Amino acid sequence: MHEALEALKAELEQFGDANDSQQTERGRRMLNITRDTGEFLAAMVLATAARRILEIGTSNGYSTLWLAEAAHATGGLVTTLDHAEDKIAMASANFARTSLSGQINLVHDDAGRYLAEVHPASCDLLFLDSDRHQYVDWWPLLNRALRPGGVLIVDNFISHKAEIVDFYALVQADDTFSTSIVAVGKGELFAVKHPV
Ligand SMILES: C[S@@+](CC[C@H](N)C(=O)[O-])C[C@H]1O[C@@H](n2cnc3c(N)ncnc32)[C@H](O)[C@@H]1O
Repeated sequence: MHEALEALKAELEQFGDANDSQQTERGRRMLNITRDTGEFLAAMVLATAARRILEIGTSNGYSTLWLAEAAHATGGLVTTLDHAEDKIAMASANFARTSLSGQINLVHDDAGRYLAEVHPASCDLLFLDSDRHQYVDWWPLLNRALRPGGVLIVDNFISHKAEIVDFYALVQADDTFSTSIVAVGKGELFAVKHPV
């Protein structure tokens, strides 16, 4: 599995770079995490032994591969969702090229709508990489979805700080969370919900 998965990741990195350097329309860009962010996400899944993993913002599935590879080791499942039909089709085709289908639940839905129906405290690890303008509105639902001791990771904290700062203020104002900014890739906001 390892070599084939590494080859697919490398292919997607090249595709994402080439595609995003040409496409100006946001909806047509892959906007993938960086490789070192993938390594960080996988390490976080393993360090926390996360099994119930939720990813908001699949794109073509590059970040999902990192999460799912680690979930394979923890016996976990990654639910990943995106509202764009073309991205879901691309991710589905990429996942079909791996042996990780048992670790991935691909959902075509709007994040706000989906989060409203997620069972409370049902997520061990939540990775948020989607429409940053909606994060503030999603915060109560994200908080509700995370179990005590659960971890929230948000991409683009350094690259797009101005768009995340209001969300960050909400998380910081909640004294049941501790946060840290991790200077990996585009900058990750790491928040852990205190165990009860
Ligand atoms: C930055 S990309 C995700 C990249 C992916 N995590 C990766 O690293 O490979 C953001 C994705 O969020 C999706 N998205 C934006 N708003 C959404 C919403 N309201 N509900 C679900 N998906 C949404 C977009 O279609 C896009 O594919």
